[in-house]
Amino acid sequence: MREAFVDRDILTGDDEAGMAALAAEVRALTEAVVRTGVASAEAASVAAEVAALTARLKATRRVHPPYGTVGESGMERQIANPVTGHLNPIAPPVDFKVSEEGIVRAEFTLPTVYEGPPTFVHGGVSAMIMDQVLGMAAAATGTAGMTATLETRYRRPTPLGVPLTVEAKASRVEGRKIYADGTICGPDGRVTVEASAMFIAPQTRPGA
Ligand SMILES: CCCCCCCCCCCC(=O)SCCNC(=O)CCNC(=O)[C@H](O)C(C)(C)COP(=O)(O)OP(=O)(O)OC[C@H]1O[C@@H](n2cnc3c(N)ncnc32)[C@H](O)[C@@H]1OP(=O)(O)O
Repeated sequence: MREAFVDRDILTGDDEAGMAALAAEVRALTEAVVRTGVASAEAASVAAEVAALTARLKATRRVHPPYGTVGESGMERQIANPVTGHLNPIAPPVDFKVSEEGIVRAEFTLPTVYEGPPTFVHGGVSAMIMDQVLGMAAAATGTAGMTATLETRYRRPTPLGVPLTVEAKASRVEGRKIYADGTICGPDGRVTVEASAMFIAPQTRPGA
């Protein structure tokens, strides 16, 4: 387990940009798959081409997804993270900024691939984005942790295909516990999702 945290290839420059471009194309492919109206014979033909592409990528495999170079936080960036990772086709991706006051914020738009109720964002996707933003708000206190609790309150349906805003801030730190609160707002500024989470920092090991 510990191995997985440290044993990472680091991508830089053109290598990272090339992989991000690949992920962007696969993201576009995923959206095209859920919306295509092609006939089944054409779908089967495309599936065969995609299988051939998958085989090309699997020709060389890393043990774990790579990280990016050290960012503003001084930590290696998780470029394959499912929320923020530009290398991960399932990530929207959401580009968060952290203010000096520790407010983590992003504007983003979710396409159809994240649909839950018709024309609205799946609640689990909203929860995943909240987990990430709240975790980053906790980390902005100087202590990152694992999510221990995550409460989401769905106030209104969150629309797909329009600009959304997500924001979070840590409210307090009690020993190893860091508490944070946040919201997702629609384009009209009204809150669609509220969330609160508690993160627990890893226990400091003697001699670590
Ligand atoms: C820019 C860089 C960005 C970096 C920012 C990155 C952001 C990433 C955000 C995504 C984060 C995730 O999704 S993390 C993945 C989802 N989360 C997980 O898988 C966590 C799984 N759970 C665990 O690994 C563990 O249970 C922990 C680490 C949460 C806690 O284990 P532990 O460290 O052994 O805790 P332990 O000593 O027993 O307890 C310490 C205190 O916490 C309490 N406690 C322990 N667990 C819980 C709990 N689930 N809910 C409530 N309270 C709890 C105990 O009662 C105790 O209270 P007292 O007696 O002291 O009062």
